[in-house]
Amino acid sequence: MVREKSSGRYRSRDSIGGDRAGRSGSSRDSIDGSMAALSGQGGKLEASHSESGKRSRTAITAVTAPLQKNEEVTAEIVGLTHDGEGVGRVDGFTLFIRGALPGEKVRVKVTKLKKTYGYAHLLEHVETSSDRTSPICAIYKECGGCQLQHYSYEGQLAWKRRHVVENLQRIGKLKVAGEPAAGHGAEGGQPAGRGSEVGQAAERDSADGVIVHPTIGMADPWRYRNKAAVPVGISGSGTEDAGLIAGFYARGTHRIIDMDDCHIQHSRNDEVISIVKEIARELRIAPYDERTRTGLLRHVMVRIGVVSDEVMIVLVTNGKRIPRKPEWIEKLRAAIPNLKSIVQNVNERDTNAIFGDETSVLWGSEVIYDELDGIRFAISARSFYQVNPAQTIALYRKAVEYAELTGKERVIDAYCGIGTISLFLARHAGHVYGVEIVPEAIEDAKRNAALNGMDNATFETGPAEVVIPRWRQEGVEADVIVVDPPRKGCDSALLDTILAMRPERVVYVSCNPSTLARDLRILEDGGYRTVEVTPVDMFPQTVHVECVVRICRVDT
Ligand SMILES: C[S@@+](CC[C@H](N)C(=O)[O-])C[C@H]1O[C@@H](n2cnc3c(N)ncnc32)[C@H](O)[C@@H]1O
Repeated sequence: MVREKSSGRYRSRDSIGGDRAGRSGSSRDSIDGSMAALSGQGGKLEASHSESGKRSRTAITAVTAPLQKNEEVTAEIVGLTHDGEGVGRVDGFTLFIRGALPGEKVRVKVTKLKKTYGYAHLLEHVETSSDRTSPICAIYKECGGCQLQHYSYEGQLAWKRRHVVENLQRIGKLKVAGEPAAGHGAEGGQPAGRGSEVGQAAERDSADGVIVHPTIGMADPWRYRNKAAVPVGISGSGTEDAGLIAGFYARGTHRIIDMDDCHIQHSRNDEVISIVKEIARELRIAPYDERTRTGLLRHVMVRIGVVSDEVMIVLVTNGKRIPRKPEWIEKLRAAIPNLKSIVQNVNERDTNAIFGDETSVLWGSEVIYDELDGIRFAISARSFYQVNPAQTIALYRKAVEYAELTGKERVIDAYCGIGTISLFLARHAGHVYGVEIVPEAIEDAKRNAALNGMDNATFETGPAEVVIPRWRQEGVEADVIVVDPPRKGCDSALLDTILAMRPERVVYVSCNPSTLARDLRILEDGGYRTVEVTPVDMFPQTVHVECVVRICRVDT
């Protein structure tokens, strides 16, 4: 039986410091999406965002856990956290429950209690969501790679939109068209249209505000990744059956589980990884052992050009010297059709980062080529290139649409990588200026402009927050600025520069709705209006949410 909510038990403070969006009050990289869900419970319990993404103690008052550790209770699931855990309510208290879906009622065992929330293990379903599906992957529960295979694809797309809406409302303090205000009827991430009458009533009252479109999904949301990076390790360490394995880290650990078939990987990547493993075993290449920091092969990265079918292999090694190198190269070349490039990256550090600083070509070309929407791209080992090419085209086309180009505009593409968005824009703009911090990526970008005969794009290496202010001093003006930053969002100096340069439009491509919302608040306060947002599902079966935003100067 679900416990009755006891409304007198919790008290919330009106002003939650960290809940302010803005440069100082909100988190940089990881504003915890679970808290966005948490704070949606009708004002009973409010958690705040802090720099570290941890729950702020000062923001919560007089809350006592009504549960005991190991207690078995029934929870109603009202949403999903940013990392895919169900947000459960028991007596108004919040429990995070892996594997539970919005709309479900589940029997759980409490595993961990904090003052204002806890964690529980799902025992059984009392009521099951119609969006629940059977994961197609046999190792789904063990692997940390996908988090939403148990959610119907339609449900995933609706949740991703909902996640964007909640971040815009709570962190960006933005009004969203057709959505009830934060904390009223949008409780805890329930997908729109699947919930409350309160929500429907509020919808009628809020026709203005930012338009958040439905998430653009894939017709077939599997086998989409063009890049795989697998950790290599040792099985049965210290025993007779010790051998090289490669696959994935078991969820939340650094224990490597051997795997050859991943349902979100392009099948070519799986094939190539299996061949690399087989040859490494045959040649007795020592796998890296994280505990002793011995052994050679740490990671294998494979990237394919989905249009070109070209393959690049990157061997990440603990040390420069590779035994039996010529033999290794020959065997790889013989076994892998269309292999164009074998690269070595040396990483001798005791770090979780995959790559070290030293990269060299062992055989073949330093790039592979691929094509997006008729534009050819050279891609080197260390350059960023979106992993889902079909959806990338949808994302970039939307970015071009939001830039509203007539052929005359000067456009800045900050965080431009290998110039992908830049060249999509250059087809419709007067001139595009791209800036990117990774030198190899800028080399690729220059090569790519030439490759496609585009002479209206120029590129520079450096931090966007340093280079663009300098461009401004040198007299470069922009009608449109496009930003596509990493998860931590835009540097505040860059946002200041955008506000000073006053482009007519800003197009924001984001892979993190929380930092997006924070940055949008800054742009709004500086005289810009967030007009519309389109989430694009670049990462089906996972909790990652990408979107593109049209932002206009208020006085235009
Ligand atoms: C999300 S990727 C986008 C790349 C490109 N727009 C694309 O779609 O392929 C972000 C890029 O920003 C680059 N980057 C990170 N910090 C940067 C900074 N401070 N200034 C310029 N580029 C940066 C990364 O190297 C990466 O290429």
